[in-house]
Amino acid sequence: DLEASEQEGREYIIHLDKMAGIRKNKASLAEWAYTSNITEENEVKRIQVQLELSKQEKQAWEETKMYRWQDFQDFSLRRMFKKYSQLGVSALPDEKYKLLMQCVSGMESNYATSKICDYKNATKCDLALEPDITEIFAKSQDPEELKHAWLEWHNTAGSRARNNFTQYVELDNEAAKLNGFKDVAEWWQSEYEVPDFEQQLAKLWEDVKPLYQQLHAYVRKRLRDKYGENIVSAKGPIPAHLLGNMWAQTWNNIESFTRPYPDKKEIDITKAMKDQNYTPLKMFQMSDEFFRSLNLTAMPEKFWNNSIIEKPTDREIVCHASAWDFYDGEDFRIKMCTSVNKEHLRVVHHEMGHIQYYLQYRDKPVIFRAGANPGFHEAVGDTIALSVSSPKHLRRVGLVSGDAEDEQTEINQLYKMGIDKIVFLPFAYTLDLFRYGVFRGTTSADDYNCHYWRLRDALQGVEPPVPRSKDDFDAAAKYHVSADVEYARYYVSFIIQFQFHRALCQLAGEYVPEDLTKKLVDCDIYQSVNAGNALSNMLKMGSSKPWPDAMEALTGQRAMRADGLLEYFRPLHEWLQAENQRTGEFIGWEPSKIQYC
Ligand SMILES: C=C(C[SeH])C(=O)N1CCC[C@H]1C(=O)O
Ligand SMILES: [Zn+2]
Repeated sequence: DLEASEQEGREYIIHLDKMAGIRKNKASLAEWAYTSNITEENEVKRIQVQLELSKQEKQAWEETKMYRWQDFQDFSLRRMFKKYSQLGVSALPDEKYKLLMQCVSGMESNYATSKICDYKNATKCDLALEPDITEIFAKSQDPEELKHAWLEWHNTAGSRARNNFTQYVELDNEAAKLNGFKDVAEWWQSEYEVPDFEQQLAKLWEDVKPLYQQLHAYVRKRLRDKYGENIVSAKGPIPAHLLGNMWAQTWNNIESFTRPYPDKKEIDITKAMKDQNYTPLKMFQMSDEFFRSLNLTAMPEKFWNNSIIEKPTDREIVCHASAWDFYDGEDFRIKMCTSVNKEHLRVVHHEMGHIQYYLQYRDKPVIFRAGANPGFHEAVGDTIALSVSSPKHLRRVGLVSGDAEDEQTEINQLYKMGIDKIVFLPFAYTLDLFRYGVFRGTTSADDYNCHYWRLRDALQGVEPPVPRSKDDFDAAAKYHVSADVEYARYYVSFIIQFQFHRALCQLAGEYVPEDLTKKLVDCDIYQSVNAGNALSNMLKMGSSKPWPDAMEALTGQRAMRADGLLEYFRPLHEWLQAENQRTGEFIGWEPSKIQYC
């Protein structure tokens, strides 16, 4: 009868979950071995292990299908069966599975090992993305040098991934269909468990776009003042290589010469970190201390022993920062080629947020050891970093000295946060709008580059520094495209982290609406056990409940909404509108005149 079979089902799934944990541990170890030492041998081993494990998954899946779990009474048991009923890429026949793994591995190692030649010394061709090219974008204000680095990187890391990418799209779409989806776009969106996910993304963009357009107009004016109107036009998109970042996804490196009140004391965190002999280890210890101050969990011994936090000199590794769960409840690691600067201080907190989430849900069944949705996992560390980057906290830890805030300093502070958080949204939105079109087949391989730039022109208001052709493939010059990592998670994160931050600040007594002595921009939840406990309760849920339940547990809201972000940046929005009015700057942009289709 139903009772017996539900009890049988429970015993079965508990055993299956234990086996799955062992499989995921093996897969993570093989993946780690390869990405922390990129060699042919380790690539072969990794694919061999993945293939072996996919066979075991397929076998287990055949048995799982036999249970009539849809009729079970227990919500969690039904949810576990539902998740285990989705096989994933292992649904592909062995040969195609292996081919897909080789395509992604090929793109990822091309990205990780790509080097370019120096602008001034054409015989020096060993510049890597981290730290060399990243440093050029952070420091150089020579448009020609920036154009050179941009072009060399896009031609090396992007174009060379094109064949692998085309085959990956075909094979991944086949896997999607074997899992009952129309294509990978539908598969990726199913992770968010809402029927109108794409419409929600569009609505959020409509809410934030006016603020972005004001910020875009202001920055374009400041860049035109600096570089002249032959390089930065009055009404067109902004050339992508002038924004301090290879992908123009964060503009924090141009803050020093574009901030609203330049005569206000410069808060140069990077300089302060260097002056105080910060090391990568100290950055991680600082972050660990912040989480502990909230009564959250300390990093375990294995974390400090097994993590790689500096770029090795004796081998090639995947430098793109990542946080790892080895699904055994004690082995958690970060791999990151850490530089001592303000941007990496934020990335360290971002990665430590992933580890804290792993620690908080480590007693859950393996299948529930994931974010409430992928955006939640990306938002934890950034939410903590919103407190860390407040002037109040930076003074607390001695990275900023002295004076209290005044109106102009506050605008400078909001501007610094805005060129990191607001400008990221159209970048993230376009990256997956582009890939949705690719997976749906509405963008053919011939049109890849044209559609990529048409979206970036229309939504982000940036253009390539030089003409592009259909033989280029600029999208793959971004890690996540070469590494098959979905990106809407970051778009979601940059929205919901302000909902989390606002709720935590209220719980910490740091933010009281309408109380000018308790402003959101000054909030620092450091040492607030009250806030930490609420965060911990949400994180412990993992993916055991639909994400609106997790969102409600922490914020009282059941939807992702832009109101947290818009409230945080309201004073900046008002300032930008007045400033753009004063200078008469054109708001928005006309289509690019650069030939990219
Ligand atoms: C730091 C990570 C690893 Se999950 C990352 O990829 N991030 C963090 C924010 C945006 C995105 C990026 O670098 O493109
Ligand atoms: Zn992340």
